[in-house]
Amino acid sequence: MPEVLDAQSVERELSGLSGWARDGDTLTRTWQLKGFSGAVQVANVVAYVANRLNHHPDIRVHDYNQVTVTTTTHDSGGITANDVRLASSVNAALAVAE
Ligand SMILES: C[C@H](O)[C@H](O)[C@H]1CNC2=NC(N)=NC(=O)C2=N1
Repeated sequence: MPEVLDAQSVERELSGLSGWARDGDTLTRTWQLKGFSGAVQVANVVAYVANRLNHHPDIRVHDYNQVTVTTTTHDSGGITANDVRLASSVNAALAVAE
Protein backbone atom coordinates (compact mmCIF):
# COMPACT_ATOMS: atom_id res chain seq x y z
CA MET A 1 0.00 0.00 0.00
CA PRO A 2 1.58 3.35 -1.04
CA GLU A 3 2.59 5.81 1.68
CA VAL A 4 0.56 9.01 2.17
CA LEU A 5 2.78 11.96 1.18
CA ASP A 6 3.47 14.69 3.74
CA ALA A 7 2.48 18.28 2.97
CA GLN A 8 5.96 19.32 1.85
CA SER A 9 6.19 16.38 -0.56
CA VAL A 10 2.75 17.19 -2.02
CA GLU A 11 3.79 20.79 -2.62
CA ARG A 12 7.03 19.66 -4.23
CA GLU A 13 5.20 17.28 -6.54
CA LEU A 14 2.60 19.93 -7.44
CA SER A 15 5.37 22.19 -8.75
CA GLY A 16 5.72 19.71 -11.60
CA LEU A 17 1.99 19.17 -12.21
CA SER A 18 0.77 22.04 -14.36
CA GLY A 19 -2.84 23.02 -13.61
CA TRP A 20 -3.24 20.76 -10.55
CA ALA A 21 -3.85 21.86 -6.95
CA ARG A 22 -4.26 20.25 -3.55
CA ASP A 23 -7.78 20.17 -2.07
CA GLY A 24 -7.68 18.45 1.31
CA ASP A 25 -6.72 14.83 0.77
CA THR A 26 -7.04 15.11 -3.01
CA LEU A 27 -5.32 16.51 -6.08
CA THR A 28 -7.68 18.25 -8.47
CA ARG A 29 -7.67 19.96 -11.86
CA THR A 30 -10.42 21.52 -13.97
CA TRP A 31 -10.35 21.94 -17.75
CA GLN A 32 -12.64 24.30 -19.67
CA LEU A 33 -13.26 23.03 -23.22
CA LYS A 34 -15.02 24.53 -26.24
CA GLY A 35 -18.22 22.57 -25.59
CA PHE A 36 -19.90 19.53 -24.07
CA SER A 37 -18.48 16.99 -26.55
CA GLY A 38 -14.98 18.31 -25.92
CA ALA A 39 -15.53 17.86 -22.17
CA VAL A 40 -16.73 14.29 -22.69
CA GLN A 41 -13.72 13.54 -24.91
CA VAL A 42 -11.37 14.74 -22.15
CA ALA A 43 -13.27 12.66 -19.60
CA ASN A 44 -12.74 9.60 -21.79
CA VAL A 45 -9.00 10.24 -22.08
CA VAL A 46 -8.78 10.50 -18.29
CA ALA A 47 -10.78 7.30 -17.91
CA TYR A 48 -8.47 5.48 -20.33
CA VAL A 49 -5.35 6.62 -18.43
CA ALA A 50 -6.94 5.72 -15.09
CA ASN A 51 -7.77 2.21 -16.23
CA ARG A 52 -4.27 1.71 -17.61
CA LEU A 53 -2.81 2.81 -14.25
CA ASN A 54 -5.48 1.00 -12.21
CA HIS A 55 -5.93 4.23 -10.27
CA HIS A 56 -9.38 5.75 -10.53
CA PRO A 57 -10.23 9.41 -9.89
CA ASP A 58 -13.59 11.09 -9.71
CA ILE A 59 -14.35 12.57 -13.15
CA ARG A 60 -17.06 15.20 -13.27
CA VAL A 61 -18.37 16.69 -16.51
CA HIS A 62 -20.18 19.87 -15.48
CA ASP A 63 -21.33 23.34 -16.47
CA TYR A 64 -21.65 22.24 -20.12
CA ASN A 65 -17.97 22.51 -21.09
CA GLN A 66 -15.94 21.70 -17.99
CA VAL A 67 -14.27 18.57 -16.61
CA THR A 68 -13.01 18.33 -13.03
CA VAL A 69 -10.77 15.41 -12.06
CA THR A 70 -10.19 14.68 -8.37
CA THR A 71 -7.85 11.95 -7.19
CA THR A 72 -6.91 10.42 -3.86
CA THR A 73 -5.67 6.96 -2.91
CA HIS A 74 -8.55 5.22 -1.18
CA ASP A 75 -6.42 2.26 -0.02
CA SER A 76 -4.06 4.63 1.83
CA GLY A 77 -6.49 7.36 2.90
CA GLY A 78 -4.70 10.27 1.29
CA ILE A 79 -2.49 11.62 -1.51
CA THR A 80 0.21 9.16 -2.63
CA ALA A 81 2.66 8.72 -5.48
CA ASN A 82 -0.14 6.96 -7.38
CA ASP A 83 -2.14 10.20 -7.46
CA VAL A 84 0.93 12.12 -8.64
CA ARG A 85 1.49 9.53 -11.37
CA LEU A 86 -2.13 9.77 -12.50
CA ALA A 87 -2.01 13.58 -12.65
CA SER A 88 1.27 13.53 -14.56
CA SER A 89 0.02 10.87 -16.99
CA VAL A 90 -3.23 12.78 -17.60
CA ASN A 91 -1.28 15.96 -18.33
CA ALA A 92 0.93 14.07 -20.78
CA ALA A 93 -2.02 12.41 -22.52
CA LEU A 94 -3.92 15.69 -22.88
CA ALA A 95 -0.82 17.57 -24.05
CA VAL A 96 -0.98 15.41 -27.18
CA ALA A 97 -4.54 16.61 -27.71
CA GLU A 98 -3.66 20.31 -27.40
C1 LIG B 1 -7.70 -3.75 -6.19
C2 LIG B 1 -7.40 -2.46 -6.94
O1 LIG B 1 -6.09 -2.50 -7.45
C3 LIG B 1 -7.48 -1.29 -5.97
O2 LIG B 1 -8.75 -1.23 -5.41
C4 LIG B 1 -7.15 0.06 -6.65
C5 LIG B 1 -8.13 0.42 -7.75
N1 LIG B 1 -8.16 1.85 -8.04
C6 LIG B 1 -7.87 2.76 -7.08
N2 LIG B 1 -8.09 4.08 -7.28
C7 LIG B 1 -7.87 4.98 -6.31
N3 LIG B 1 -8.12 6.29 -6.54
N4 LIG B 1 -7.42 4.59 -5.11
C8 LIG B 1 -7.15 3.32 -4.79
O3 LIG B 1 -6.73 3.03 -3.67
C9 LIG B 1 -7.36 2.32 -5.82
N5 LIG B 1 -7.09 1.04 -5.61
